[in-house]
Amino acid sequence: MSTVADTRLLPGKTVRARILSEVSAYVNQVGRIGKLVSISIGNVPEVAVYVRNQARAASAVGVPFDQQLWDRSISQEVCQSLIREMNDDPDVLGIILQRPVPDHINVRALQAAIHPLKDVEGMNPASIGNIVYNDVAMAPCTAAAAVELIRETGLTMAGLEVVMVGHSEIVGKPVAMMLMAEGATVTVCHHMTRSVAMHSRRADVVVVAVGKAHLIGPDMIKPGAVVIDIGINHVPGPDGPVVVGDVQTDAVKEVAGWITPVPGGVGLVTVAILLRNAIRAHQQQRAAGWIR
Ligand SMILES: NC(=O)C1=CN([C@@H]2O[C@H](COP(=O)(O)OP(=O)(O)OC[C@H]3O[C@@H](n4cnc5c(N)ncnc54)[C@H](OP(=O)(O)O)[C@@H]3O)[C@@H](O)[C@H]2O)C=CC1
Ligand SMILES: Nc1nc(=O)c2c([nH]1)NC[C@@H]1CN(c3ccc(C(=O)N[C@@H](CCC(=O)O)C(=O)O)cc3)C=[N+]21
Repeated sequence: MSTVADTRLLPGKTVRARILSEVSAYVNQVGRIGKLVSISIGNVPEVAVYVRNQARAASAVGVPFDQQLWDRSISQEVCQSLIREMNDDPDVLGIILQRPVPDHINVRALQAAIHPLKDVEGMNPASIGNIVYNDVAMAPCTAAAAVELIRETGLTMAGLEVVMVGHSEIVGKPVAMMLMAEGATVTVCHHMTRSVAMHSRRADVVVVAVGKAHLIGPDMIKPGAVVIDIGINHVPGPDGPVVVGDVQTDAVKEVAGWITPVPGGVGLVTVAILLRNAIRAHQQQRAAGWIR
């Protein structure tokens, strides 16, 4: 592996550090700030990694973090009433509902129960709807992280040809909307797209959020393009399972101009964006007269 190729890695660490230092300065300036509540329903190992990193980052910037793990047999009604109590609790700054939730829970109804001013992930239908109006202040964290990493390349967003592979409500769709708001030309591919390669080969930027290891190879990328790999997949490695993205990173790195590594890329920035959203929630609550 040459050092020249490594400079093509877009470092999540740098972007994360920049965002967290802004958050930290804000928290220091306001002094006292409410807590960020993370709700996990049932134990999911992938979520546990995310929550651990959230707790670490929150502690580093001085945001109190309350990690709640609800029993997987909890009822929809109880979840909703617990969320309503948090909406009314002045000590709660924001609420994030970790996905996935057990099958008997209606995730959309729970997301709708989170008050928009405490919805730090922007997944309440009212918040996510604002993205259509180009109001992206409280966007889903992973989508915002992908946009932030594209910005890090210094490329001009206006007119950029972007291919988004995957169209989930939490990643693919918001990424597409946010990039359209920046003036990019966005093509969205999904499992029924006849040839993802036909689209991705013409793109200046390819963003991938599918959840299939090795899906994107070097033959699918235009030389010099930006590749943002959001996927998280556990695959067998020589010393046990390892985490890889959806992109064949080593091979694609030889073709791409920039690529985000997994781990060390989008995930790190996602956590920082959550905290940035938390301080935005604080600003909005202040503007609404909820807090002084
Ligand atoms: N780093 C981070 O912060 C985060 C990472 N992730 C990771 O990102 C990945 C995607 O997550 P998420 O969006 O929630 O997943 P979903 O499973 O909700 O969505 C996957 C998307 O990929 C599409 N898809 C499936 N197969 C193909 C294919 N062969 N070609 C093109 N598109 C395809 C699906 O299309 P269709 O619906 O039409 O089947 C769907 O839109 C996962 O690996 C997840 O772990 C997720 C959230 C945060
Ligand atoms: N409502 C909801 N929103 C999410 O955004 C959401 C979710 N639920 N459920 C789980 C997935 C997964 N996810 C991750 C975010 C960051 C890292 C992360 O910090 N990754 C680091 C460290 C990895 C490690 O420590 O092993 C990295 O990629 O370098 C991982 C995973 C967000 N998700």
